[in-house]
Amino acid sequence: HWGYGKEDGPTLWHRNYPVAEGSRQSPIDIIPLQAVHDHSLGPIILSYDHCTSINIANNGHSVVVEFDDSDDRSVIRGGPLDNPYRLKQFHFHWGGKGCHGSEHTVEGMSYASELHLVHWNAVKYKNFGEAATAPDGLAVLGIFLEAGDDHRWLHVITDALYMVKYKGSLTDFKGFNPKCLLPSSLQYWTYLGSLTTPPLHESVTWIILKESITVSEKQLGKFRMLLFTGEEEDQRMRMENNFRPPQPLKGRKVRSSN
Ligand SMILES: NS(=O)(=O)c1ccc(-n2ccn(-c3ccc(F)cc3F)c2=O)cc1
Ligand SMILES: [Zn+2]
Repeated sequence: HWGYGKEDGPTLWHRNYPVAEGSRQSPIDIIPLQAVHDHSLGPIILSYDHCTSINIANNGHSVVVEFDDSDDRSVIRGGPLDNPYRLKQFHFHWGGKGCHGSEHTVEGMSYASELHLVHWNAVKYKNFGEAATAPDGLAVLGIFLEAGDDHRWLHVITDALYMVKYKGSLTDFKGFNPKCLLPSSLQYWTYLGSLTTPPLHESVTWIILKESITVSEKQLGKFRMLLFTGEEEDQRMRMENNFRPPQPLKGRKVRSSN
């Protein structure tokens, strides 16, 4: 199976997932001065007020909060998107102690962590699985996390992590609205890319916010107490550095909102 170690990490994923060497892989290094200012790009609109979080889980690669996506109660629209996309889940990528862990980088600079809010095009596709393999099937909103002061609301998540320490663990997680994790500005970069872990489907319209949010080292440390390994495994492996490095741009254009 795939992972982030020497024996199963990102440089080896192409063996079982040849699309890893495709023409629209993610993440990428974003160079702001090379991004095209596209004045036709409107603002992104997040309608999360009636979102319904269901559970929080450790899937052996990250910690994931799942949402009820049976109707259009929580969607992202506008910006580069032609349809509203339904919120399905969000999860994080992070580094080890003191080193960085974002997936996208900005002029070679990486952040401490990166939050991904995963949405799917329920107008054109009948379920997430179908959307996940379509070129316009998914929209992922990426938010950089920078180390600094405590984040007022991230506590709600980090205080629940002890309940999903082991791979395969899951627990109720109701009433969480991710709009409390947004920075003040929704200015963004956008480009066409892929899932950043296997199956690496080239189905994602990426929307990366320019403004990061600030979280404390203490809060980041709680992510690192999660384990890649299950309760029954005797080799405990701390969940950290679960990020794929930037991939070749291969001629793609990154556009910038005004
Ligand atoms: N890091 S990210 O680019 O946001 C990212 C990376 C991988 C996934 N991912 C992994 C498996 N799946 C998945 C789950 C169910 C399904 F039917 C199809 C999938 F591709 C998925 O969406 C979802 C999001
Ligand atoms: Zn991700």
